[in-house]
Amino acid sequence: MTPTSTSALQALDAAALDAADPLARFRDRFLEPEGDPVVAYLDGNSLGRPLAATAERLGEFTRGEWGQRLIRAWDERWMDEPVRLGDRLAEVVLGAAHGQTIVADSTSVMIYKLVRAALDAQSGAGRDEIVIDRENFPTDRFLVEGIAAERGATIRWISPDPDTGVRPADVEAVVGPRTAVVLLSHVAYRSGFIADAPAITQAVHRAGALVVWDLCHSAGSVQLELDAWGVDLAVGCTYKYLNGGPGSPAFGYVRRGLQDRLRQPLWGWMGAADPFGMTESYAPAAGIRQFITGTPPILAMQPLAGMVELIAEAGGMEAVRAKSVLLTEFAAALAARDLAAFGVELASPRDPAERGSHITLNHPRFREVTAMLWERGVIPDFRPPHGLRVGLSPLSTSFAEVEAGIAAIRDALAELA
Ligand SMILES: Cc1ncc(COP(=O)(O)O)c(C=O)c1O
Ligand SMILES: Nc1c(O)cccc1C(=O)C[C@H](N)C(=O)O
Repeated sequence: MTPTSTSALQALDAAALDAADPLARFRDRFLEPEGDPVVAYLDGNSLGRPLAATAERLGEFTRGEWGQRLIRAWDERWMDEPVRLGDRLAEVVLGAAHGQTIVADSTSVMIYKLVRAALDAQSGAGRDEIVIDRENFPTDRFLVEGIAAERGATIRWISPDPDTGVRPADVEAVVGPRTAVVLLSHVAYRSGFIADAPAITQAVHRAGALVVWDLCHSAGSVQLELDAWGVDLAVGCTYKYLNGGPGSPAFGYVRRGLQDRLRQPLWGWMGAADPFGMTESYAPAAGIRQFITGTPPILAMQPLAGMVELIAEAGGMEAVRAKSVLLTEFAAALAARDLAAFGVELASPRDPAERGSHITLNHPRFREVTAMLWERGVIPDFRPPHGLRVGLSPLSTSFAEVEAGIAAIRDALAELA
């Protein structure tokens, strides 16, 4: 934090924070809604805003690679795209070397593939337990329930403090000789808590198990060092802080040393050794490609490809994270000043080092408040029972927007009081 930003933060001065923000110029790269004005977009942690270049890029792709090259583009470029884009994402965002990341499927499908692959690889060693926490995102919990039912595995539940999240000691308390795999979110979708991924990964490894990290709320918001942390497997979505667009494909990371040991359960032709050999039965491709199943969504990868380059241009994840910390600090400080009198409580860690790029505020009337705010062009989201999430996307959110958003929450609460 520069001295100017520190004093602007202390003074809660949005204009000064924006003026001192080295990333402010990137806001113009995002499409501004026309007609129906958006006063404050505070939901980039659910769906990131589109880059203006995305509209151009999709048009060019349609007219060029797709329109001109037609089916030939598969041989010329598209077959390699899931790995090529995965490698670039790994470089700029994930802290991972090449050859370990693909872009494919939805997050849910990728979680299924990786968790089941990890469980199956461990079952010969008498390991039949999957560890997950009760605060994890529903799709993660549901998938684990399904996999456990399908494979006859047992679920060991962690019950963390909902306002923070899973700590290394929580994991150490449940892992043991029967643990096959542990599935956790790195940044918790509700509280925004950042789990200590290096320490937890080590704890899981000491127990002889594998870890799968869900990076949906981390990718593009916090610094990641998957290789250095010794992570086994990871998945994440690309439509939040990576601005890939609604339903853009997920990414999956499989540590190189595990790639030959694991066999994912959805055997499709695009993950086979010889897709166009039309072979009689399945033999997996070498390396990370075997984790692909069907035809990769090339069109839907285009916005993500542009956003990864924008992050690189902005100075990488260190610069993005520095702004994210300032944004959440500012939002939390404004909430303490302006909303506490209405009984609003922070349901996220107070320490920015333990927090991703959103904060959750609790109040019994936040369901109604969120509906009022959406009408007024202020867009956070609501997560039951009474959490209002303020998601701050470092490259597209200004401090003035945060200020306008918190003021609108205050006004709505005052009207309801
Ligand atoms: C932690 C987490 N995992 C998974 C998902 C979503 O998975 P999918 O893209 O398959 O809907 C989300 C958000 O929707 C999420 O926050
Ligand atoms: N994936 C979403 C969707 O398809 C519709 C609405 C919201 C979402 C989300 O991303 C929710 C988000 N993962 C969450 O943390 O709640």
